[in-house]
Order: sequence, then C-alpha cells, then structure tokens
Amino acid sequence: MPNHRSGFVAIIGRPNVGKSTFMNRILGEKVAIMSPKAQTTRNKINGIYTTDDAQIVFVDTPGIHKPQNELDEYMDQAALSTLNQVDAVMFMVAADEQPGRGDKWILQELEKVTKPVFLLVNKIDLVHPDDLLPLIDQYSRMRNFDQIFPISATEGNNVEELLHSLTETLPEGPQYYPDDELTDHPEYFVVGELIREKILELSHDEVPHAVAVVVERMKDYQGGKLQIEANIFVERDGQKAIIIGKGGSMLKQIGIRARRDIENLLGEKVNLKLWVKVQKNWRDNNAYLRTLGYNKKDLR
Ligand SMILES: Nc1nc2c(ncn2[C@@H]2O[C@H](COP(=O)(O)OP(=O)(O)OP(=O)(O)O)[C@@H](O)[C@H]2O)c(=O)[nH]1
Repeated sequence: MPNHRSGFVAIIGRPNVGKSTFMNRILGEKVAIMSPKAQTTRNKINGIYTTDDAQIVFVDTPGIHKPQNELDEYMDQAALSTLNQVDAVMFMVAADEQPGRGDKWILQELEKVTKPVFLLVNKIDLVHPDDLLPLIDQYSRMRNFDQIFPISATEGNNVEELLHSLTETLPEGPQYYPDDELTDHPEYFVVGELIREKILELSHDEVPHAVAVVVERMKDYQGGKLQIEANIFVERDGQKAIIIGKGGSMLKQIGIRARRDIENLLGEKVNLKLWVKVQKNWRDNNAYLRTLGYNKKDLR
C-alpha cells in the first residue's frame, strides 16, 4: 500500500476566476466551509479533500491584493509567508480573459515562493481550443509553472487528473482531519487550537510550538456529555513525556483547562479524552502546520 500523503494547498487568483466553484466541485457534498467563531490564525481552511490514501487541506490566503496602506502591506507579508508554508500553490486564471494587472501582481508575489506552483486555467468550456494554447503560452512565459492544468470547474474537465497530480506532489504525512464529520462540525479546528493553546501555556515552552492537535471524534454523547477525542502529535519521546507529566499530571491539567474553554465555546458539557503520539519529523513534512503555532502572534 502506498504511503499516506497530506498537505496544505493555497488557491489564489483574481476575483471571479472560479475558486469557489472549483472548491465546491472537488468537495462535492462534503463542502467543509470552515468559519470558526474564535479563529486563532488568519489562515482560513476552505475545504478538506480526503481519500483513502491522501488528504488535501485547501487554505485561503488573506491579503492577496495590492497593498493600499500600511496595514494591507502587513497583511500581505502574512499572506506571503503563508504561501511559503503551504505545500503547494494553485494559481487560478480564467480561460476567457487575458492576463491582467491583477494576475501580474500575483505572479510577482509568487516569485518568492519556492513550493510547487500549478497554473489552473479554468473555464475552458467557454473558449475554443485554438484560443487556449496561446493563452497558456502567455502565462508560461510569465513563470515556469511546475504543472499546468486547463480545467472547467463547472463541467469537471481535467479536475480528477489535477487532484491526482497534486496528491503526488504532497509530502508523506498523516490524515490531519477526520473524514467527513468536518462539515457538520466547524468547531473541530477551534477545539484543536484550544487544546494546543493549553499545552503551550502549561509546558512553558518546553515543548516546541510545532505540537499538533488533531480532533478525531466529536459527536457521541454519554451521560449527557459530548465525547471529544483528540490526538496530540509530538516529534520526540521526550516531548511526549513532558506533556504527559508525572503520573499523567500535566496531561490532566491540559485536559481540565481545555475542557473548560471548550465547554464555554460549545455551550455544553464535554468529556475530553487526550492521547499523546510521537510522529517523527512531521514538522519537516509540513511547514504549514508549524506556522499555526509559530507565527500565530505575528499574523494576528
Ligand atoms: N463557464 C464556466 N463558468 C465558471 C467556471 N468556473 C466558475 N464559473 C463561473 O464564474 C463565476 C465566478 O465563480 P466563483 O467560483 O464565484 O469565483 P471566485 O474566484 O470564487 O470569485 P471570488 O469569490 O470573487 O474570488 C460564477 O458565475 C461561476 O459559475 C467554469 O469552469 N466554466
């Protein structure tokens, strides 16, 4: 069996090129629009595409627009740093439009990106093939794209092939989010963040910010309490020992504090179960997750 792959992918492009339509197509009924109330980072998860052997987490990159003022410029810095921390960038353009100033500006920003950048030429159903090649040619001269896919988000042309290639470019990694429950529970992400926050608070920086929390289950009730199960991923046995603490004391404290916040967030009683797992080198495999911790303050 091939190894499981996973990663974070940014979709960028001018307004109206079809980014939302594309997301809806690949997520099908599993549209997982994430709009957590207490979002702790500015990186929004747009949707999560999960198969048996891969998981692609699509993220929004805020501030990809021309800076109008100092604050915008700051946001653009943040967006740009996000672009370098995802595993791949999808730059979407529309087949029925010529490259404009907006595209050029985005491409200029993309020059600093070292991760694979795909060109997605969307809406090919609107143009004659004879017109498509010259357009692709124009874009290819503007950047050496890792891959180019002419697609139609509404008709579905070439979308499967794109997902296949995209999966192959992603690093090996675990499934970060549960298969299908995400749609009904946008809180998964926030709950994970709350747990992570308590770990960092209580471990006094003995555990790197790269600790990842994955909420596995959050739907069953026992004795009127919502049962939440989450995995805490660390890289080394030593970190695991710190988080668990003497006789489990640290993990217990993390659980108590996190539960309090989660109950406030969800407005109901919760039973929280936590496991600590060692996953060697996952940080190297996924720079984006790392920034959920590292750059949180910078991005706020
Ligand atoms: N013919 C055709 N129309 C498309 C295709 N993809 C998107 N559209 C249409 O293009 C318009 C814009 O699509 P959106 O998905 O809203 O574009 P967007 O990039 O998400 O736009 P913003 O949210 O403004 O950034 C809609 O009317 C879509 O129906 C396509 O492949 N073919």
